[in-house]
Amino acid sequence: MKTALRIENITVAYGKFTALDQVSLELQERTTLGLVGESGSGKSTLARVIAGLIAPDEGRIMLGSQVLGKRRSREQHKRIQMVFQNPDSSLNPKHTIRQILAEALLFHKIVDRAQVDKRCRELLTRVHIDESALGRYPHEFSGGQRQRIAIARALSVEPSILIADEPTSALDVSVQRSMLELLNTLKSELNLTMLFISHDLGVINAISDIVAVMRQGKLVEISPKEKFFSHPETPYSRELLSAVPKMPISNSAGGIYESK
Ligand SMILES: Nc1ncnc2c1ncn2[C@@H]1O[C@H](COP(=O)(O)OP(=O)(O)OP(=O)(O)O)[C@@H](O)[C@H]1O
Repeated sequence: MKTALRIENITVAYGKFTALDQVSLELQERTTLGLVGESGSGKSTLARVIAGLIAPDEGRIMLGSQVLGKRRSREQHKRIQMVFQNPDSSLNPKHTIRQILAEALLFHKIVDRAQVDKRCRELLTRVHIDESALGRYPHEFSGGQRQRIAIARALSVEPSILIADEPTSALDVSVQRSMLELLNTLKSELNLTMLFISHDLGVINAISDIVAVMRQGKLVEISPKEKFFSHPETPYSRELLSAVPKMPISNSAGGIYESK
């Protein structure tokens, strides 16, 4: 397996507070890494550093064989896209869905102007939104539909890495489930590498291949999902797991077994 992204000794401080403390991590191509940890442990900060929204104080990030500098090229920005808990943060309320998708497609020169409409329709189909949505505005859709549109926008520029920061937390359980199914399908169809952040271990179980645990700005465990749920390495991971009811763990073959 090839390494899609490597982060080395990343440190981020907000004033005197160290939010990330020498964090190192590798994302392998076409795998989903689930990032868990209590509120304030630094998960979103890590996601934002990887997406290039915050510059680290120390450490470096490698995308394949390229080191990502403080100022990323358009191409480097394009390759790492992010979806947020609140889809509205990436959907301009004054723009139609067509405008939202077209802007990204044209800015990153993904298609010619003549092909924009066709590509917009394809993107909506991918996320199971009817193409009649193109002429409508974000507020005309439900939260789950808006999140699908935000995912379409992120995917429009053909990233190799998708970072999802609590993308299902604001959704009803049934909508949450279909969103996870969609992300899993997109991951295999588009060969995506994903970093998926959630405080919900059921969600992490449904989506991840690897689980990484953060605590107080440090990574304290990185394990294959089955190992994390059956034989967690650290007392802190055991504590996180003991806080949730026993859950069936889906394995890569589609079978399930119980967490200990
Ligand atoms: N812009 C900021 N200025 C100052 N402190 C910040 C800023 N952003 C985050 N923090 C602090 O850094 C720490 C890590 O925050 P972060 O949002 O990365 O954690 P998290 O694990 O994603 O938490 P949550 O699950 O609640 O979203 C927290 O203590 C937070 O209060």
